Amino acid sequence: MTVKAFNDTFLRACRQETTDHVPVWYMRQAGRYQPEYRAIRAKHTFFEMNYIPEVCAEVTRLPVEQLGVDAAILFADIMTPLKPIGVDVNIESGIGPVIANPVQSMDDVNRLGELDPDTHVPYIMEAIKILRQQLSVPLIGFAGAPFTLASYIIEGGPSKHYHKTKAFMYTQPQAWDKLMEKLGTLTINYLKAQIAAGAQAVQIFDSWVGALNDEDYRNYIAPVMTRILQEVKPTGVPTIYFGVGCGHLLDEWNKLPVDVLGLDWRTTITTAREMGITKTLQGNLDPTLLLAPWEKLESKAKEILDEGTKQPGFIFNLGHGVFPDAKVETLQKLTRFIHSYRRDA
Ligand SMILES: Cc1c2[nH]c(c1CCC(=O)O)Cc1[nH]c(c(CCC(=O)O)c1C)Cc1[nH]c(c(CCC(=O)O)c1C)Cc1[nH]c(c(C)c1CCC(=O)O)C2
Repeated sequence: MTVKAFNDTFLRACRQETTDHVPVWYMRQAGRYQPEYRAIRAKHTFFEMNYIPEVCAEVTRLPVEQLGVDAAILFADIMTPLKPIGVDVNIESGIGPVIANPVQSMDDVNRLGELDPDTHVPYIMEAIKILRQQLSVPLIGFAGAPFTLASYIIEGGPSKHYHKTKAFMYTQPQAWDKLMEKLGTLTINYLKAQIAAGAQAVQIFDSWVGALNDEDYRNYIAPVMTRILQEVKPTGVPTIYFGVGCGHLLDEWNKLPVDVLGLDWRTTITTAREMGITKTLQGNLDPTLLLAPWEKLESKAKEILDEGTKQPGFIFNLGHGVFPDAKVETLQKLTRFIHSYRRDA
């Protein structure tokens, strides 16, 4: 077996160093759009795929080998570390996480346990160690952010307006603070354990925090996010923070001790730069464009590349996860296009 040279382009971009091509990976790059994924998933529940480290590693590697992307992201879910602390969660196909015992009161918050990653999720650490032996691209570990995790455990599942979550935040502020403190500690312990096991970057998914305005973000969320990021910083591993529809929060995000901000398609890279964001940016192709004619997809991808490469520190990604009806061939072609892109002088 020949050993491939390690491709550190993604890590260089996180650190705002120059790169010889634009690095790319895709959120939800392992998933149902892949026939191989569907075949494995047919034999296991979602969490079984997590519990068996060899399966978890195989599914993580699949898009790296199939698409040729510049980073792998650990195959797990943001809900994975919540199961062992007493959240009765299942991943239902086509729906997402569904929780049988939603949190409604301070008593419910007090009942949530503490995560001890090495005893509660040893299979995740094992999968990371296996992957580090096998991969020739960096491995991204990840966690859900406290607001986004809270939105699932309070609503009991996916939600449109997060009104139970926000009502909890406004009407039970002490219970909310306690919940943020507990989920913050869980996120810190979980990320540090993934880094100790070998994760080379970490992404914190705050997918649904865009439901808050900037004032509420500042008061209710910025303190716990700052605490998490400050705790992870001494590891030296790059941190990425991502949310959907968060353009109005970018000023707040820019103050966080984070290395990379992940944007969706509603905010252009140019707008973010004009707002004074100097951190590395990651994004931001609308995943729906994967279903559009190639010419349309290509011209939008080129526009994003032109904007992103005006300064070092850009990682190509989608603005949200790959949908199950995307085609493997489209993602392969897009990846080749991004890798062959060279900025006009
Ligand atoms: C909000 C959120 C969740 N999970 C995640 C987020 C944050 C990112 C985002 O906003 O999309 C994060 C996540 N979920 C999954 C990954 C794996 C790594 C990767 O990106 O390839 C990651 C990083 C696998 C998964 N997580 C899930 C799947 C599909 C599960 C299946 O096979 O049935 C996968 C591959 C399930 C899940 N889990 C969740 C949702 C909304 C869904 C999708 C519902 C659906 O489309 O069926 C919660």
